[in-house]
Amino acid sequence: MTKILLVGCGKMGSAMLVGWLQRGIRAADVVVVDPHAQALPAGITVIGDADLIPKSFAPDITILAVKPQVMAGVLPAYARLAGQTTFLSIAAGKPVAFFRQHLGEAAAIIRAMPNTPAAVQRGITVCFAGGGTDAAGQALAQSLLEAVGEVAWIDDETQMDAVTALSGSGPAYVFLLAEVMAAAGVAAGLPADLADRLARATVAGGGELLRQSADSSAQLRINVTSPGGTTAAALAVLMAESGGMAPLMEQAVAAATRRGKELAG
Ligand SMILES: NC(=O)C1=CN([C@@H]2O[C@H](COP(=O)(O)OP(=O)(O)OC[C@H]3O[C@@H](n4cnc5c(N)ncnc54)[C@H](O)[C@@H]3O)[C@@H](O)[C@H]2O)C=CC1
Ligand SMILES: O=C(O)[C@@H]1CCC=N1
Repeated sequence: MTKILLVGCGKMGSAMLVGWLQRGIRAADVVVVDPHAQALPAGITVIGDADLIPKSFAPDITILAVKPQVMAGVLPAYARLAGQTTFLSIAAGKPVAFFRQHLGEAAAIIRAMPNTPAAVQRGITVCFAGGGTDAAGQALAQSLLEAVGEVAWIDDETQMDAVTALSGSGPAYVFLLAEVMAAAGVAAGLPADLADRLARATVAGGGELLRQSADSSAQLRINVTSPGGTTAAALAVLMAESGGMAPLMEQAVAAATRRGKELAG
């Protein structure tokens, strides 16, 4: 069985871990390194430090899931694994060259960007295979990430900051949409609990329809919009040439892309 070393088990690491366990990966095949891990699923070995990795545990894949800002301090303790494991970083911003610098030129490194719906097997992860990886390491990453959602590979690493801005951060935009829809429902006169329920079910239901339908997102929007009806009145606001959702989203994604570039060093 594939042995997984998960370094950092916060929000994203634990989302993937929960997804793997739900898909039948055995807790005994996972070791978590995290000095502050909280509420881990039963049966998972958790240690606070790389020095405590059991000698008998040889990870096929080592997931680097700590914050980009602390990555440089964390990596040296794992350099000894280079040549024996495939490293898979999920850190925003950090390029493959950064990992080579800290883990050695021989290290096999895949840079990936998942998202938190991985916890319910509805994630999407984009991967870039850096030098040093082989087909077996890439297949291993593919199978592990596929267990928690879709996987796409890119061969141009410079796209990764835009990927991060779109799908890595994207769930937050969707959750914000649910928040502001609920608040707008309250402002329109609904009780808060009903507004929250309607917003949540509508975002989730719309998402599921988008996932299952062969229609484009634009066509699904058109299907809701009766000429001269209520949706058209709302969309005249949301799709206004200035101040509508499109320019605002473009600014948001551009800001996240810029932040990714800043985190590179
Ligand atoms: N949260 C998200 O939606 C996504 C996060 N990411 C990336 O995942 C990484 C982790 O992000 P989050 O899970 O959100 O952060 P987080 O702060 O929730 O988790 C980071 C974890 O790393 C642990 N940690 C700190 N120092 C450590 C060390 N020396 N050894 C082992 N563990 C250590 C912390 O205790 C914490 O549990 C980041 O690089 C981020 O860019 C990528 C995609 C989505
Ligand atoms: O906010 C962040 O920096 C991380 C990367 C993508 C989602 N969360």
